[in-house]
Amino acid sequence: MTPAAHIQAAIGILDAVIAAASGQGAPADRIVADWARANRYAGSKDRKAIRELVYAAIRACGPVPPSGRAAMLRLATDFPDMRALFDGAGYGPAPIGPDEQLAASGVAPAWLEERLAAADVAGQAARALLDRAPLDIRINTLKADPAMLNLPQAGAPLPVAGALRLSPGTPVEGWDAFKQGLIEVQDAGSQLACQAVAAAPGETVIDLCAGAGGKTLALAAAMQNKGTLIAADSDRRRLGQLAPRAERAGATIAHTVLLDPGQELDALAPWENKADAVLVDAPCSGTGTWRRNPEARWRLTPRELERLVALQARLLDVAAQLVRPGGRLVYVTCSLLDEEGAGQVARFLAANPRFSADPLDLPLGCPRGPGWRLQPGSDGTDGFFIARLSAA
Ligand SMILES: C[S@@+](CC[C@H](N)C(=O)[O-])C[C@H]1O[C@@H](n2cnc3c(N)ncnc32)[C@H](O)[C@@H]1O
Repeated sequence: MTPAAHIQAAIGILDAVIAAASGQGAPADRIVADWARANRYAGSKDRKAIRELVYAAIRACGPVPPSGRAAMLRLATDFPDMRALFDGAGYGPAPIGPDEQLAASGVAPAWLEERLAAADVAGQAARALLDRAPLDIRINTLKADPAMLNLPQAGAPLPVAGALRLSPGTPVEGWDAFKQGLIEVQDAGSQLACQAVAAAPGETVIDLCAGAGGKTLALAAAMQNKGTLIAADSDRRRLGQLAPRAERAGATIAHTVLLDPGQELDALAPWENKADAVLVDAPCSGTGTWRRNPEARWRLTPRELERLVALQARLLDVAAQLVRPGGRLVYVTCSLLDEEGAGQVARFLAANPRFSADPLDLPLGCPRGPGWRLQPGSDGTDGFFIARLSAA
C-alpha cells in the first residue's frame, strides 16, 4: 500500500470509530483489528502505519470530529507532507477542497475540558492525558524473587515496589516469564492503588469491583496467598477471566462472587462487618486512561457521568457495610474529575461519621482532598484517585 492509501484506509476506520463512539459501539482497537482481518492485502507494516494514523488523528481532535476525513485533515495541519498526499491519485484521499471542514483540536469535548479544569487539570497536565502510555509490569512475588528475575529486557525501575517500565509495544505476553506467571502487565498507578490497601497475610479482603482481577492478583500476592480474598463483580464475563489468570499467577486464595446490581449485599451477606479491607475500584469515566483509549472521551456524556457518580456513591455505601470496626475501605477511580474522586469521598465522609480518611504518602502523586491523585503528566502513570478510609 502507498502512504496515501494508508491515509484513505485510516479515514474509513475513523468513520467507523466516530459512529461507534456516538452509538456506544465497538472500541477503536477492535475496529482497527476487524479492518485488518477484512483487508488481508494489508501487510504488517501497512497495518502498523494505518493504526498509528488512526490513533494520531483520534488524539489530535478534542471534540467528536464530524467525519474521519475531517479528523485526518486536522492531523495533517501539523504535517505538510501528509497534506501533499491528498491529491486524488490511486487509492489515496481526494484533493482538499477550498472550504473543507477540519475537526476541532483540543484535549476533549468542551464540557469535559471544563470539568477537568475545575479539577485543576488544564494546559500541559490535560494534554498529557493523551500521551502514549508506557508498558508497566508487576513482578509477581508469589512466583518470582525480584532479585533473581531475568527478563529479555531489564526494564526501568520505578519508585513503586515491584514495578518495572518497558517501552510501549514490548511483546511481554510472548515472554516465558509472562507465560509462567512471574510477571503481570499492570500500570504503576494501578499497582500503587493495590499497595494503598495494605493487604496483609491472614486478612479478609474484598475486591468489590474486581473485573477480570488485575488488582485481585496483586492483593493475593500482598497476602502471600494466606487469608480470604473475595473477588466480586456484577459482570459475569469479566469475572470469568479471573480463574485462568489466577492459575497462571499461582494466586490460590481468590474466590469469585457474582453480584446482582442493586442487590450486591445479598451475595456478600457472610462478610457484613467482617472485612479487614474492602477495595472499591469503582466504575468511572476513565479520564485517567485516555492514553490507552483516547476515543473514550468521545463516548462520555454528562448524563453517563452522572450515572457513574451515583453508582460510585452506592458502591461506597455497600462497601461501608462490609468493613469491620477498625478495618479500612479503599476507594479508587481511574478518573481525574473531582466528582468521581475527592468530591465523592468528601460526600461519603460527611454522611458516614464512622469513617475517617487516612493520610496517604505514596511514592508518586500528591494529596487531593481526602485522598491522593496520580496524573500521567507529573507521575507518568495512568490518572488515579485513591483514598483510604478507616472505620471506627
Ligand atoms: C474499574 S473496573 C474494575 C477493574 C478491576 N478492578 C481491575 O483491576 O482490572 C470497574 C468494575 O466495576 C464493575 N461493576 C459495575 N457495577 C457494579 C456493581 N453494581 N457491583 C459490583 N461491580 C460493579 C464493572 O463490571 C467493572 O468490572
